Amino acid sequence: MTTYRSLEWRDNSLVLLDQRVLPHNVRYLTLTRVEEVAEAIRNMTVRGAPAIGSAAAYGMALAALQNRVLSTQKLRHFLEQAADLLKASRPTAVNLAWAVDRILDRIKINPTADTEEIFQIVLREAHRIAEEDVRTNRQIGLNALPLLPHKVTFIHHCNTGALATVDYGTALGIIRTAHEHGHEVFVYVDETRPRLQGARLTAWELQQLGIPFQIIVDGASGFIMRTRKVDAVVVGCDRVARNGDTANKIGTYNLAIAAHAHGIPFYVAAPTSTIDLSLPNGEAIPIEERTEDEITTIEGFRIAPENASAYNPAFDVTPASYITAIITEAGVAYPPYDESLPSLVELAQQWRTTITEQD
Ligand SMILES: CSC[C@H]1O[C@H](OP(=O)(O)O)[C@H](O)[C@@H]1O
Repeated sequence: MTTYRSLEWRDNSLVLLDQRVLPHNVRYLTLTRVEEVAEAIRNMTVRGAPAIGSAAAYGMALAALQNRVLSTQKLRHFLEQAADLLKASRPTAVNLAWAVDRILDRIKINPTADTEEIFQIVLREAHRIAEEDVRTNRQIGLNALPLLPHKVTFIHHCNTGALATVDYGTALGIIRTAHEHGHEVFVYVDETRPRLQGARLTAWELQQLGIPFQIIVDGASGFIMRTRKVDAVVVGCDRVARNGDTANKIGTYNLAIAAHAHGIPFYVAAPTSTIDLSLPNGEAIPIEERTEDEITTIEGFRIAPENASAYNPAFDVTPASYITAIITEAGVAYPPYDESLPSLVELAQQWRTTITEQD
């Protein structure tokens, strides 16, 4: 496993690696209240679709712990409110709601549990979500291997490694798996404006993994596809609709268009927890808009003129027609995705149920 974890449950607290100050400072925050977890997700102390899902699940455990003194009925009501607070912290990544709803479902199927039992039920489910994520990510990496040439150069966008998940990573997990299985790997790392998850986080992870890379500005990817050999683009996701339309970090759509123009495979690494079959297409995926200062300043230094306005959508939606394959832990989906994705989601659900029954 990786030498660092994005989050960890320790001594009835949630310990988060503060991703806002990486790579130059490795700082951990210890949270004891659900309100702190919601704020840590909103301000991107912890970020990445699977990581915020797991953090929210542990936030529910803190909510149960901090309110065990209430009556059972009042605790159940508080947990419903805590769920709403966590879900409202960031709208795009479906993993957040998926994880919180799993916790709520567990509570509902135990109507006679007392407050201590409710806390134990919630904590056990939060641990299960975290453990599943690591197994899921490793399997995504293995499922991708047959798609890759031995000598493989990637372009990667944002951060999708251990920092964006509980461990191992999704798209970066594919890159890591190829490296660990002897492929000759090189990565062009999109810096990923404005929060620079690529330059700060992916570069840090690749250095620790010993995988060769170069950081590029987001606008360079088309030029590099035209002038250098790129074998595949691999990205993560925050929400995949039934037809395969995929929300991911802003700039992903541009990357997909450039890859399509150059005939380069464009792969999405997608835990099935990020697939939202309730959405027929990407039109209804909520796109988070963040503050202007993320664009107009860097590390607190203003780069734009005073009073200059900025528009800061944190995600975009790539139409399924630009996506070569969606690689999940249950297998690889190809178009038409509204036929291939549901069966993989069902397969993954059966696998999770099998694990739960083994508990
Ligand atoms: C493992 S996929 C992580 C996904 O989340 C990132 O967004 P953010 O850094 O704002 O949480 C980006 O979209 C990644 O692809």
